[in-house]
Amino acid sequence: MNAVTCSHLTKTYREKKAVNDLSVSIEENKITGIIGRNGAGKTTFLQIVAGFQKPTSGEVMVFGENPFNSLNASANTIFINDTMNLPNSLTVYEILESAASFYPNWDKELAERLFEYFSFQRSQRHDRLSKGMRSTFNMILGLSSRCQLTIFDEPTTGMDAAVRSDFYRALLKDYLAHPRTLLLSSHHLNEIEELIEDVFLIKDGTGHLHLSVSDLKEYGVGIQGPDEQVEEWIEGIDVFHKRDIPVNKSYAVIKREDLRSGYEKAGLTVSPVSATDMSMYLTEKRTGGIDDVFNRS
Ligand SMILES: Nc1ncnc2c1ncn2[C@@H]1O[C@H](COP(=O)(O)OP(=O)(O)OP(=O)(O)O)[C@@H](O)[C@H]1O
Repeated sequence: MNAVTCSHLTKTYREKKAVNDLSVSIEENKITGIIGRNGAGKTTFLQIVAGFQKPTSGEVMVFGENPFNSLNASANTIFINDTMNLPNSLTVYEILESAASFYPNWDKELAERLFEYFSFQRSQRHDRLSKGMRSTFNMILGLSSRCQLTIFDEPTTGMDAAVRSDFYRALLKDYLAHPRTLLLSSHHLNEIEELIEDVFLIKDGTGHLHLSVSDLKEYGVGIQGPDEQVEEWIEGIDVFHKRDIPVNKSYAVIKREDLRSGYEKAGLTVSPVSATDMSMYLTEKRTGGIDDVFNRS
């Protein structure tokens, strides 16, 4: 069954289409990575799914229901990001206590253990926490709520490497014990690649590709060789990335299915492209990346 179904979702802010005709179906009880560059529309998309924003047009269904202004959806969905508005007048412990009364599946024991493990003090105020501590606290809320739909929007902002690694480990352990639908957004796939099953790539507000991590690993190949041979070889096919390499050579990334036989004879070598690199190339605005700035021809 699908946890989330969106069809032709568009969200316009003045003339800017933050989400643009996006359609996707996300299976329940899976961890899906939402990957896109800065400004791609990840947060806007996730806010619509969480019921915080109303789309300008299109339809969104979460567990068969429109999440906007739905009490049932908000009790079964948690949206975690670093701009969460939590009451300043409450201490972190009081926030946990009020979350316990709101979320039906709240795990008090897990919340308290994580609270202690990450050395929070009951009297600390949320708005006085450092950036990394705030993300860590928000993560405790996200995990302990055990919501059917748990959304982490760039959850590791400000966390140091050790806390990040603890977070991902805690997330995986808790998910395995209590499977639920987890959406995890990030700019980079490498951080979450080991954790997620599916990837949804967003580019310019639009769903670009939705596939399993294992399929993404097989999606592209890199071909490398003398400039002229590479140019000849890629003519007429989709090129996701291309760069010059010394001396007078080029590297291009194409779809694996577009690779024709006979490349060795043409003096080309072929190499795999990691899922992380492939996701980066697929969400890049230009095939040459930053090199385009320096290529003035
Ligand atoms: N409230 C708003 N008013 C006007 N424009 C907005 C608003 N929220 C988002 N946008 C614009 O919509 C686009 C998508 O923004 P969004 O925050 O959804 O992207 P994102 O993929 O989450 O970006 P990042 O990775 O940088 O956080 C951006 O161009 C942004 O400037």
